[in-house]
Amino acid sequence: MFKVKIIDLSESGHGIGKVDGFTWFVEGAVPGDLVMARPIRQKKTYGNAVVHEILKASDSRTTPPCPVFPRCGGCQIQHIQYSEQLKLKQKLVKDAFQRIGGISSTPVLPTLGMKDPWQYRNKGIYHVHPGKSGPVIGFYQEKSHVLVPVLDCLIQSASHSKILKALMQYMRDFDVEAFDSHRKKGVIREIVIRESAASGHIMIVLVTTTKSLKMSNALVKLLTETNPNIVSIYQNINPRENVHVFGHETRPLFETQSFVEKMGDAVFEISPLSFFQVNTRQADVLYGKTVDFAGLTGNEIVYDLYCGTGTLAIHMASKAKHVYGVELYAPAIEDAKRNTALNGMNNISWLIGKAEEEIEGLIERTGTPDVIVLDPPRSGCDSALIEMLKTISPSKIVYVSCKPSTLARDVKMLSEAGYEAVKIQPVDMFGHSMHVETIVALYKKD
Ligand SMILES: C[S@@+](CC[C@H](N)C(=O)[O-])C[C@H]1O[C@@H](n2cnc3c(N)ncnc32)[C@H](O)[C@@H]1O
Repeated sequence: MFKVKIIDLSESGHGIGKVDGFTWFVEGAVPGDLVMARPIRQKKTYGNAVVHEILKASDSRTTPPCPVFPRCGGCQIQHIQYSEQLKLKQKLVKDAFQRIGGISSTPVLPTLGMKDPWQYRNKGIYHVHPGKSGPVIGFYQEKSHVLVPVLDCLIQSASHSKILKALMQYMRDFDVEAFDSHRKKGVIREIVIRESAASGHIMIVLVTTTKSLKMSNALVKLLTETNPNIVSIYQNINPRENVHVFGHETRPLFETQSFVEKMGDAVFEISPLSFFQVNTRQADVLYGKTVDFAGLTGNEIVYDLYCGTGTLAIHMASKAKHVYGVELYAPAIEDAKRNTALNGMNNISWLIGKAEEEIEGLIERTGTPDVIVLDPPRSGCDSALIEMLKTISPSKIVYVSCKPSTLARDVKMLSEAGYEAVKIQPVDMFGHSMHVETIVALYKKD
């Protein structure tokens, strides 16, 4: 056991302290705490420990309201006041830019936080396991398949709890078993609930191992009586042993109208397996800032590389001459096309393929674009794309990223090629977790 003053927070939400120059990552500790820590592992250059006793609590500590925090893997920093979480995320981005990007001259702006950091998610994915006295529903502990029972998650809509209880009742009443991955038996694996922030409409997807689902009419009746805002219920069949939630086959059990979400002036029809940003209000903030950093006036040719289902491209199209969206995953482009039509847009073109492979042909057709927007996965941009960007040399690049370290790495390469990071804006889309989105405006130096 040792005494340590916590001076920082790690990317995974653990407190960082130093003892005789040796770095300790202390689980459960908050910057500003003085704690007695119990070591659990020691490597050459750092050690891991857990809080044994808080000797003096940091001013930024708060009592986490969720009874399953931190056992459930969803939130890592509920024990830190929200205003302080935003400052810590700003610091995380600043540190990555200094350490990895070698950039300290551009200030990192204060994180744009949520008005209310509770019940902000529009989608919940709950796992269903068999228990001693019936099904158990909840979330997995971090990096494990250990289920923590949760029916009242505080970052999900309050409507979920009754829906989950109704599902448990159906499973008990009709003896429908939860899938047991050890015995490879049982039917129900997951339940996915989406709720539109705009209309309050709810879509449910039940993931099952088999096509047959006992008494599905009774399930529909029970669920729709429980919540009249439910507009659709689907069954997705996933018989495989893999990490993906969804299988290839989806069929409607109940469908009254399309599930539609609104963001700014745009509407988006979301199909059962579609990707859509899980925090609608903050996505609007994120996209609004991206458009702002792109400095659109209505005359620009814009590329949206890694465009997903095209929500950002659709946002930008009303303020640009033409937007070209490039995305690897073909079904996402199907959604993008449907939503382009739904919003009456005729100045967006969609391309299926790898950004690093499609960009050359695209330039031949359009000439050099005015703005290139990048929103890659956590791994960042492919190095081939960065090399292409150096040659194409558009006057503005706006980079949206969910991982500060890969963002800083890529921005460093672009800075070396004559770009200046003029604005760095963190946005909080996932309160109480360590995730942070960042938008960087990179302008070509004269
Ligand atoms: C962070 S998401 C972008 C989401 C989108 N901008 C939005 O806000 O909804 C990254 C997207 O990049 C796609 N992707 C991954 N590698 C790609 C590549 N090499 N070229 C094009 N798209 C890629 C993924 O399928 C995913 O849809």
